[in-house]
Amino acid sequence: MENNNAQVAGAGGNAHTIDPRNYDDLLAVVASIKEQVGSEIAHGEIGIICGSGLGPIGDSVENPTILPYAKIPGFPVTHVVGHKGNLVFGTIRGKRVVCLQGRFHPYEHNMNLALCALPVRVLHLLGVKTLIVSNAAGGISSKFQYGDLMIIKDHIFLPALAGFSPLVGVNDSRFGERFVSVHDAYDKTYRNLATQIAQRNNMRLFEGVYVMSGGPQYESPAEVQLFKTVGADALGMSTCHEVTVARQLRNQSSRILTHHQYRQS
Ligand SMILES: O=P(O)(O)O[C@@H]1C[C@H](O)[C@@H](CO)O1
Ligand SMILES: Nc1nc2[nH]cnc2c(=O)[nH]1
Repeated sequence: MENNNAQVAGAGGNAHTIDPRNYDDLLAVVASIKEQVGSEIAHGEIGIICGSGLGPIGDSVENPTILPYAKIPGFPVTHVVGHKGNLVFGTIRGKRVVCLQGRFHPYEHNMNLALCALPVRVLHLLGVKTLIVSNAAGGISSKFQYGDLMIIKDHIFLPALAGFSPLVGVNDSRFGERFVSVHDAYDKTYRNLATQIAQRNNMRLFEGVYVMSGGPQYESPAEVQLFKTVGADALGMSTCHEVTVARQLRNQSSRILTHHQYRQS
């Protein structure tokens, strides 16, 4: 399997090696961010990961402070067109947000999923409690029309089912438990809120199941048929690794509730 460490040119061009599974290494990444933008600005309540074509969400942040990934020692770089590669700190409608303009896709980082999910752990250490993820995906539900929006209600995380989980390897328990439930990973309250807002604004919005493939090739017709048969609604190449890591972090503060929910289902 791939080396878990990230060798990245950091601020000032210094090569810097970090292990995305190591809590102390991520504390160092966070310390560098705070040093560069200031501790107060670096604090956020809501984290937003912008998918392909959704970078303009970051442009709508008010009073923005922008920190390019290239200036953060240990942060990976993004190569995907339309992913700018900036952390944007500021507010949206009075809420403190930290926006990632650019995410890391496993297919561009040798299937190193822990590295690709590193920003989620960084957001957690910056105080973020709510994570909004977005992506551009291929719709396969017969209900969908081109350009429709889908709220993810559950996922099929194909790489993880084949052993490529961001949680494989040494588990630093300061991030959470070894075994992580992903039941209820996509918050029902927020999903309902989004549906209500869409209805009020006459927008087409569906809930559905998202499949993450390893990519970068798109699916063959037979593969699309396979996923339709198992109940998938949309196909993409991202998101699930971030949600899984976020879920582990959330479990840190709700272990008993999570376990209880799991046993009930
Ligand atoms: O970051 P997202 O998931 O929006 O990127 C999309 C999905 C694939 O990674 C790539 C090809 O469609 O763009
Ligand atoms: N895996 C996958 N990702 C996509 N991103 C945009 N369209 C698609 C698609 O059809 N399949």
